Amino acid sequence: MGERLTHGATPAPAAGGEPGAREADALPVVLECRGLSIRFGGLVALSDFNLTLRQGELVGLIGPNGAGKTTVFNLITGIYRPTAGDIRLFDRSIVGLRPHRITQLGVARTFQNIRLFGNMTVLDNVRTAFHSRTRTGVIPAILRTRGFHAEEQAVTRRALELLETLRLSHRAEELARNLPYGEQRRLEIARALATGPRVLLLDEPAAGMNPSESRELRDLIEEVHRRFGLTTLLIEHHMDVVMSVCQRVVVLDYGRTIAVGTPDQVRRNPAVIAAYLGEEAG
Ligand SMILES: Nc1ncnc2c1ncn2[C@@H]1O[C@H](COP(=O)(O)OP(=O)(O)OP(=O)(O)O)[C@@H](O)[C@H]1O
Repeated sequence: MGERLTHGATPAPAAGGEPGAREADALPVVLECRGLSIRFGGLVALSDFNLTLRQGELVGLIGPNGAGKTTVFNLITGIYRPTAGDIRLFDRSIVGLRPHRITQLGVARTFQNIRLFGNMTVLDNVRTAFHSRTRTGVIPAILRTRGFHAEEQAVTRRALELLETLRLSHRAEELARNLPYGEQRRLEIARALATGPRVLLLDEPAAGMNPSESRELRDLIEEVHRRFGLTTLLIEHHMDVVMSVCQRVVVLDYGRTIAVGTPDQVRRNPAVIAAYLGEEAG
């Protein structure tokens, strides 16, 4: 962990309450997980998980290794189907929908293990992500109609704008696989944004970054969040990133929610400290 969790005098918020959410209570609910559970054979990877994300919130999802964080993302994006519970996007259940349909409905994610088209240029990586939502079908693409060309130009223009936001314009024509690691992570975020999401799920975007890269990424996450007004759920082991950008933090341990609160509340929570100390000891 980049920054230590320290003991403090403030009483811990109870798990299940959402104290940090109060200010945002009036905003519309975008995504809701209700009583979400999943088991793999005998292992309960996630148990009775509840989360309400309101419009424009930036919420952190933290916990020791194997706590169930990526499982939450895999459930929300339709890669896994829950054993119990419901996931609602704009109050409509998305359980059982295919991942590409969930993307079309406005949920985008990045992956812990970067997934790019390494042999494509940086620009083409973003352009292909745009195509997951553009209207042009196969026939106009083959016939190269006027509408097809106009749409291609619009996609290229918007892809270049996104690259500029993610500070990757200078790499547009390079192959994705030749980018330094930190820039590949930023390209993943550009690809996620190109799908036109309402909800952005970031899975350890600062993984493997040095302190100055992770500081830069933190600023970028804040900028993207502000500029696009996206409801964002952030999994991150770099505590300095989570604690400085998130309005609210949910803490998992062994698939259970052990704390929910403001960054300050969770960093002082004895159960959270114990979970992380246990991880270090183990
Ligand atoms: N498809 C699967 N089959 C079997 N077990 C799985 C599967 N996916 C996840 N698990 C298990 O579920 C638990 C939670 O995994 P998950 O990847 O969600 O943890 P995490 O909190 O994201 O961990 P990390 O910080 O190490 O990425 C782990 O014990 C993991 O081995």
